[in-house]
Amino acid sequence: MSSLLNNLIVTDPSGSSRKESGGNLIHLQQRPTEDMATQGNRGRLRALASGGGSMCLEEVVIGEEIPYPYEVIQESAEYLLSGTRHRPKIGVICGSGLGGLADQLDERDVFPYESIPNFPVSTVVGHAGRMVIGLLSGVPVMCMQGRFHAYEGYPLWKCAMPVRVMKLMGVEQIIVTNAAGGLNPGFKVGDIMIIKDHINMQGFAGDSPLRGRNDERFGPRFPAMNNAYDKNLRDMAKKIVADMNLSDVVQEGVYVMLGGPTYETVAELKLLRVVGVDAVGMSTVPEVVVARHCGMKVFAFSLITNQCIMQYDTDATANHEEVIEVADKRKKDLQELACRLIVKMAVVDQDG
Ligand SMILES: O=P(O)(O)O[C@@H]1C[C@H](O)[C@@H](CO)O1
Ligand code: HPA
Repeated sequence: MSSLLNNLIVTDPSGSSRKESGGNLIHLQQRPTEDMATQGNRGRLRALASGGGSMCLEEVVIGEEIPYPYEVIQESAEYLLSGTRHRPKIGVICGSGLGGLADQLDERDVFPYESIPNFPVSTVVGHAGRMVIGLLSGVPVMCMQGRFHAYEGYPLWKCAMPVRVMKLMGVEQIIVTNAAGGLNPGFKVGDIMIIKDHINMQGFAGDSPLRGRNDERFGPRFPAMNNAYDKNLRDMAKKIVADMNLSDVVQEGVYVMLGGPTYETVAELKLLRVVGVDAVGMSTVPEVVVARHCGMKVFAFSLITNQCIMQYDTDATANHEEVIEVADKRKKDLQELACRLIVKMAVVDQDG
């Protein structure tokens, strides 16, 4: 048995796993809570063939993972609150390559995701994987420097679980950012698209971060999703970009989230354009759905990091390196936009 354990992969119910080769140490990144275990999520070991004549054991999840109950989210929130004197009412989720905003915070407290009870971990390049809480121009904010995507193996509710943690910490308004491909032919690489609406593709297929038993302490069973993207915040942002002389690179449009991790085929893109999509990405929608469910005001934007490729006869391809590179070039403008918006959001919040 010990030779089997020499090459062991342990997978927690979220799918995050550690491979331990050459040792018998089993490291579960996150233990299933008792609640989850009693609801049929307990893992079992599965033998897998691997190269080099060795054997892998993988713990697999049996059945569907149950979303964390209120008390589990509360535990994460209390942990963060006990580790900082800041009491943010504004939260920010930083998209691919856009985490630099968090480094601008003063008097910041930094929590790697691994250290926060019940938190998933980031696995994508350009997502540092830390919660940063501090002051931006004197306003307390909490920034997710890295988010969770469905393609990493997380269920939608887990991708959006930090939004509920923010809610229980007192956050009332959230800024969600992402990198996206520009599908609208009028968009250029480097443009900033203020999101005015989204198409929830996963919802069409019967999946939702709100799927499962509803806890009214978070929000209603059937939340409305028109006006998901707050009109006042969008108007405020438009004034700010005009002041920054950025109006010519700012667009407004409809975002769609696909599951990824593949970029889209030409046929898929043509279909999406027909139904009114302006920008294509792999995130944001679950976070916005959960934020609206628990009554937060939402502002979101996409940085257009690449043009979607709509022709068959080209060698050009979308790639993550380009996404990170374009994000890096635009980061100063985006940080200033977010910073100015946060200051105005805080004033509006104070005035009620
Ligand atoms: O986290 P976001 O949505 O900004 O990241 C986008 C979507 C994929 O994760 C990645 C593809 O390049 O960038
Ligand atoms: N498609 C999907 N997600 C993306 C893209 C894209 O072209 N660019 C950045 N994220």
